[in-house]
Amino acid sequence: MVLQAEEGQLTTSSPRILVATAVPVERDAVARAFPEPAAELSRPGTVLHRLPDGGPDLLAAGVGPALAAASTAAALTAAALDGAPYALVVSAGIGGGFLPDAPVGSLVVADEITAADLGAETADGFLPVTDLGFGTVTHHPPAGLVAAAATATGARPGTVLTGSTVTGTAERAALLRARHPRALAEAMEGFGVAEAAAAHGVPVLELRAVSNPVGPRDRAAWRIGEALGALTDAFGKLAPVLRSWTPHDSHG
Ligand SMILES: O=C(O)c1cccc(C(=O)CC[C@H]2O[C@@H](n3cnc4c(=O)[nH]cnc43)[C@H](O)[C@@H]2O)c1
Repeated sequence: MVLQAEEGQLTTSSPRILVATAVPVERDAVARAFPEPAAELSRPGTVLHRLPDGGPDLLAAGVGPALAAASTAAALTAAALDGAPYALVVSAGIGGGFLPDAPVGSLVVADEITAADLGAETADGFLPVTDLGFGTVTHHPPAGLVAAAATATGARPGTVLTGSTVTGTAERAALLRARHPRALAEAMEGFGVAEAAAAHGVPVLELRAVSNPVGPRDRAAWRIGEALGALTDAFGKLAPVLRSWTPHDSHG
């Protein structure tokens, strides 16, 4: 809860939260966790679905880190210019899970959001962009919020990787796990959403419902309906956590 001075009175209100999914079916799965329908709201460069009664704004931000970053940044800027900035951004959706730790239908909450393919290949292997002297490859969601989200939803905390390419072979899956032993899931947007949030000084959370194992490509085997159902259930449990979360918990 946040205390706000309103016409001389102290009132309580929930922090404003933006939930960024990749595609509209993921956004709608999140929306189904809330009792009232969302209202569509156009902003420059983006379209939001606003839930009533202090619920989050929902954004289908697009597939991949670049479009997700651009859409999230547009929403963050619009909110700031409206004088009602977001206090938290949540990257959410389906994802690939590393077996055996994150099976299909399970949930993963990121305690690290890591760009898996941002860097350079060399004769001696992959160098992350930080080793080249640039930027960052990992964002850390607030630890207290990660713990609360894990407790409320049953999500397992761990690293969630972001890549521009869905892993399609056992070799690539093993290589990623060797480079990132704490990785539980892989998706395509979290790092982009986190970069946009960081540019605005806003904390980020990432929650993934596992639709498929990370490994050999078998698109027909993706359990998208099951994962979307898990996402809805998770947001039903996460909503009270988000409502009572205060930005002062950022590092707690
Ligand atoms: O076809 C559908 O009905 C459908 C419904 C919801 C989502 C999709 C997508 O294709 C979304 C792609 C989205 O999913 C994430 N994802 C899922 N599995 C993986 C994976 O193994 N590796 C990387 N990303 C994965 C990703 O974030 C994509 O944006 C289709």
